[in-house]
Amino acid sequence: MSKPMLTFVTGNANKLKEVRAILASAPSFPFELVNRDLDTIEVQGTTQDVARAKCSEAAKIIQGPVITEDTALGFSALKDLPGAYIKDFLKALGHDGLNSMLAGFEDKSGTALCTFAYSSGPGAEVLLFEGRTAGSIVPARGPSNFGWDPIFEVQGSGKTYAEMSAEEKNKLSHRYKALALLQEHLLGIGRRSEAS
Ligand SMILES: O=c1[nH]c(=O)c2ncn([C@@H]3O[C@H](COP(=O)(O)OP(=O)(O)OP(=O)(O)O)[C@@H](O)[C@H]3O)c2[nH]1
Ligand SMILES: [Mg+2]
Repeated sequence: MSKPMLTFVTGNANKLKEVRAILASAPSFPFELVNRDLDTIEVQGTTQDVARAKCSEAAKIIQGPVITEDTALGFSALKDLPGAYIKDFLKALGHDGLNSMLAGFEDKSGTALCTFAYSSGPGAEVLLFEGRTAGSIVPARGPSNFGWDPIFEVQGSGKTYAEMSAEEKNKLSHRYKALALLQEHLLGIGRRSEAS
């Protein structure tokens, strides 16, 4: 029997690549993942508010089951800001500017937070799955292929995300941890629909 379709609504090619790579080495995923790049509204608010609003809008547009993903980078010295607004901060300030924001603080620690949101269809409750990885903000090291990867040194590893291979990052990243929780939930749905 063919697997039901699940649409991952994202315009970020790097996110999609990592999600596909993580799923490829996971226990059999009960959905066929397809991608749509939709320009959804990103509201202001907590990371959870942002994730819920984006996913419920995506489900309305797709008219079916969807997942969306939001990534935040919080600086401890700034009470977890820029958080959900990291995309605009990165675009405006670049890696050096993000480092400069912490120049007046001894504490350079931060947290990468990934929030996957799942909706089974328009109007359905949105479920959230969060993954966090602790680290610190450092002057850029490693290739600049993906966002703020070069300035986020993972706690205890001595490496920035950018200095890690894809396999290394995908075993400990914020995205990996959130996706593991989402997968557990979706595998449960898959088992229940097989049993009925
Ligand atoms: O170095 C990084 N390592 C990562 O693992 C990572 N994940 C996301 N990002 C960046 O953080 C912002 C999130 O914004 P964001 O969640 O709204 O994403 P987006 O707008 O690019 O895509 P989407 O909303 O269509 O899914 C964007 O600038 C992303 O490029 C990352 N940077
Ligand atoms: Mg976005």
